[in-house]
Amino acid sequence: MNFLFIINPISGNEDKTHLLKMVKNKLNREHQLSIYKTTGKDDLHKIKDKLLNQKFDRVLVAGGDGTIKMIAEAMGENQLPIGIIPAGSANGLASDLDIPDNAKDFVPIAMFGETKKIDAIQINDQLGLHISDFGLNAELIKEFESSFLRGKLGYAINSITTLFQSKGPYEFEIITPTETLHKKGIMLALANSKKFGTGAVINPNGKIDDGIFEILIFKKLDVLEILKTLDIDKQLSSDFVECIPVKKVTIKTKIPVDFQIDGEYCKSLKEVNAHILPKKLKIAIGKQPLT
Ligand SMILES: Nc1ncnc2c1ncn2[C@@H]1O[C@H](COP(=O)(O)OP(=O)(O)OP(=O)(O)O)[C@@H](O)[C@H]1O
Repeated sequence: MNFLFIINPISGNEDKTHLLKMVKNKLNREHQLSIYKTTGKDDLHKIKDKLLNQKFDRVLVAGGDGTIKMIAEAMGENQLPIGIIPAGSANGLASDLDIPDNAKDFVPIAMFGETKKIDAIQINDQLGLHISDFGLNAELIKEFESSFLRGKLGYAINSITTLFQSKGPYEFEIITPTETLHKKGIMLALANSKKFGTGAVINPNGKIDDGIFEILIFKKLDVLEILKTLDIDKQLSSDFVECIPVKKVTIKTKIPVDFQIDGEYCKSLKEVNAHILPKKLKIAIGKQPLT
């Protein structure tokens, strides 16, 4: 097998040397390994070129959701199996796919595990694999990206200041193939799956391979309801969040509102066009085959 190993050196504020060593230890004479360390500058095009010029069987990714999203975009129509080596601040996608959090377990799955096909969402000219949103959470990510603090602690500290500075609620026009709705909320999410990497289950009905995604409109900041997201069995109040399952939608706002995709701040936007790409990606999640 010929592996391309993409390593994001800064994600999750974590040194990845031990992960590289673990991957190398699992190689035999029939395997080859190419390593690409991201720089944060033009990685998308450099990885695209690498994939065009060399034949790989699997791409391993040590990083967070932003790095996985970028690799899925680099692969375009020719999607190779992706082995996730969770090494981001929140690892939302890995947590949603129940990828173990112990390197001894996730490294062999990433390298040799069976793959499962998952949906992606085409969002304007980008791919969204996990959760994208307008409003409060995007404001938080904007603060986080400009802050020197990374990791889970960084998210926590930045959350507190952002909560007090948020410019919401916002007015959203939601245009689906069957109706046009007008809703007000502090945040509007496009969710391909159930939960954030923090463990907060915001979309209990979300399935990453069901050919649909959910629009979630969060109407107000409600601490009790936010605490309920930490327990998958607790039903969220419809006064707190409204859910609309769709395959396609256009969201418009009157003023530009901060928007993020999979933890990557985009910019403030007034319009987003999104549609589902069923079974777009192949992710290694299964047990390591006994070969
Ligand atoms: N060498 C580098 N120096 C600075 N920034 C980098 C470098 N390599 C990648 N990046 C940036 O890292 C971001 C992607 O980080 P990623 O989402 O993988 O990790 P994270 O934010 O720590 O984790 P998570 O998304 O799980 O919260 C991109 O914005 C990318 O531009």
